[in-house]
Amino acid sequence: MLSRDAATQVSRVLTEALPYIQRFTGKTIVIKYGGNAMESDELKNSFARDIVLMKTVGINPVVVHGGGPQIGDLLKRLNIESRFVDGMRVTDTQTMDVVEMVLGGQVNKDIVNLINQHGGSAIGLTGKDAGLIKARKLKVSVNTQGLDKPEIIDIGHVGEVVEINTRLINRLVSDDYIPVIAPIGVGADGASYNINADLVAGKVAEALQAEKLMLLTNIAGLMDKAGNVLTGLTTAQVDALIADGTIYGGMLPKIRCALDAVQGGVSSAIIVDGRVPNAILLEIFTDTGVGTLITNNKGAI
Ligand SMILES: Nc1ncnc2c1ncn2[C@@H]1O[C@H](COP(=O)(O)OP(=O)(O)O)[C@@H](O)[C@H]1O
Ligand SMILES: CC(=O)N[C@@H](CCC(=O)OP(=O)(O)O)C(=O)O
Repeated sequence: MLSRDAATQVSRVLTEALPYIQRFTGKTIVIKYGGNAMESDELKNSFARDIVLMKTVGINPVVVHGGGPQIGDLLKRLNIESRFVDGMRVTDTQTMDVVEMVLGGQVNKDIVNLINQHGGSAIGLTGKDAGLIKARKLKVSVNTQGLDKPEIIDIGHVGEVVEINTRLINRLVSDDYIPVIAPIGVGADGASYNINADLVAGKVAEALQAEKLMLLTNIAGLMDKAGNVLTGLTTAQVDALIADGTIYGGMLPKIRCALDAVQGGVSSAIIVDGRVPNAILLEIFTDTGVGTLITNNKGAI
């Protein structure tokens, strides 16, 4: 039997959760599950349980996953070098094959299996399934020293999202499935594109007009140079942090997609520390939100 203290604590947590359950029931929440947040079996199980719990109380989770470190591991074993520009992997044909194998095969099926083991009904998809993620080649411009205007560089089979097939996602969701999406896009000619998972999650959230976009990563949130977690930033403040180098690497696509999503109609985006067990539940169902919250001017929670 629970002690009186423990019982008080449990009832406080459940009571605190009620308004959030009422608020989010029937709403869509897109969760980006970063490869860096898949640190241990314990965390992966906690993630899967949180997703199933969300679905059980009537919220519609749509998962978009990454797998950067997992792609890196296989490339290393195959002695294929990898480099990044603006947080995006330069992807030649050989690398594209590995990306498609790791994301569409290993990581996607691992997550689907975990969710299903915890009692959910997850379905794994890549952007090729029913043309879920239509894409085109991404043009990247960089500022090179000595040149007076930005230079367009070729980073291979890296794509940007043209269109998301929301009909397929909505159909799966209304049939109570949990879509688990790998960030591989398909071109008009059938070509595969490697797309940063944050960017796909942002576009999926926008296309579905989701209530929330959650970006699970391996850091407490967006930080300033002194390591303080920043929240409630405006676009101009974010631009300044990019210009002075405070935001770099993998945080660049993350913050850009979060801003784009809220400007495109998603009520709020949040960068969450996926290393905290039950990070998703804590973020959705308690008053103590964690991480960096990005909202539009209309204001959200
Ligand atoms: N200002 C910043 N605040 C926090 N993290 C930052 C910042 N700038 C760069 N980063 C880096 O971005 C990383 C998160 O991006 P990434 O490694 O791509 O994660 P994920 O695989 O979860 O998408 C952090 O671990 C950190 O190294
Ligand atoms: C173009 C590009 O960079 N694609 C990413 C796709 C995976 C990803 O985004 O994984 P995380 O979310 O775990 O970083 C890559 O190749 O690593």
